[in-house]
Amino acid sequence: MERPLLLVGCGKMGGALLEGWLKSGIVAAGAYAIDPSDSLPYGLSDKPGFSHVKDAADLPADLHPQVVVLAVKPQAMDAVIGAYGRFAKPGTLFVSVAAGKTIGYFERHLGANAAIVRTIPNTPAAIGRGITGCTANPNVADAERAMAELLLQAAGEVIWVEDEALIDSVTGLAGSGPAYVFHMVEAMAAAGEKVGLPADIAMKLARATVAGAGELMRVTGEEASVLRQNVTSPNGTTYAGLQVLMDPATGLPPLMERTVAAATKRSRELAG
Ligand SMILES: NC(=O)C1=CN([C@@H]2O[C@H](COP(=O)(O)OP(=O)(O)OC[C@H]3O[C@@H](n4cnc5c(N)ncnc54)[C@H](OP(=O)(O)O)[C@@H]3O)[C@@H](O)[C@H]2O)C=CC1
Ligand SMILES: O=C(O)[C@@H]1CCC=N1
Repeated sequence: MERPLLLVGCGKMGGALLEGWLKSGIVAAGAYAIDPSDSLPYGLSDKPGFSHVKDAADLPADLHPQVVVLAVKPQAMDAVIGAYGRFAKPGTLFVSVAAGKTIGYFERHLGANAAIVRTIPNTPAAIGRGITGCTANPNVADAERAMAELLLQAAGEVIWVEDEALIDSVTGLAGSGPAYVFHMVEAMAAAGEKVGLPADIAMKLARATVAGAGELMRVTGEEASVLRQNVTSPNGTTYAGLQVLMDPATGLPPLMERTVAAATKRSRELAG
C-alpha cells in the first residue's frame, strides 16, 4: 500500500486482520489502529508496524488514508462512523466487516460518492484460514477492489457476491459458522461422557476429531460427502450414528437449516 490504513476497532476480528496484515507486510506504508482499549488482542500492543490511538481525534490532521477498515460492533457504528466522514474523498476506500451494516447505511453516513466494500470474514482469519464474503458499491474502482481482496487474502480465502443481500446469508453460514463447529465439539464431548468417557478424554477426542476432519478436508480438497462415505462401513458403527444425525426430520439438516436461517435473519435486522 502506498498510503496508511486505518483500522477502526481492533477487537477479535479487527485484531485478527491486523495480525495478518503485519505478517504479510502489506501495510508497509503505516497503519493506525483506533481503539479505546489500553491493550490490543493477539499481543498486538507489543508488535511494531502500526500506531495505536484511542480516538479518531488523535489521528494526524493531514491524514489521507488509502483504506479505512470499519471493525466495531454493528451496534456501535452509529456512534463511530461520523468521525471518519472526513476521509470520504477520492482515493480512500472504506471496508466494513460489520455484520448487517449495509452499503446503503454507509452511503448515508459517508456520502453517495464514498467507495465502500462490505465484507464478512470469520475468526479463523487469525491464523490465515478464514473465508470472507465481499460485495462492493459502484464507486469502487477495479484497483480498489483488488486492494480490498489483497487485504482480505491475508486472512484466508475471499469470495465476491454481486447481490448484496447474499452477504447476510454468508454471515449466517460462514461468519457465524466457526461457533457452530465449536459447539459441535462441545456437544460431541458431552455425548462422549454420556457413553462413559471421562470428561477430559471426551473433550480431547472431540477436539482432535473435529480439527483432524477439518484438516483432512482442507488438505485433500475432497468432497465432504466422499470423506463421510470413507468413514462409513456398510451397516457399521458410523452408519448407525448417521441414521440419527442425518434423519431428515429430526437430525442435523433441519437443525442446521434453522440455525443458519436465524443467523441470516439477525444479520438483516442489524442493517440499521
Ligand atoms: N467475531 C466474529 O466472529 C466476527 C465479527 N465480525 C464483525 O466484526 C466487528 C467487530 O466484532 P468483534 O471483533 O467480534 O468485536 P470486539 O468487541 O472484539 O471488537 C470491537 C472493538 O471495537 C472497539 N471500539 C468500541 N468503540 C470504538 C470506537 N469509538 N472507535 C474504535 N474502536 C472502538 C471495542 O473496544 P471496547 O471493547 O473497549 O468497547 C473493541 O475493541 C463487528 O461488526 C462484527 O459484526 C464479522 C465477522 C466475524
Ligand atoms: O455474532 C456476530 O454478530 C458476529 C458476526 C458474525 C460472527 N460474529
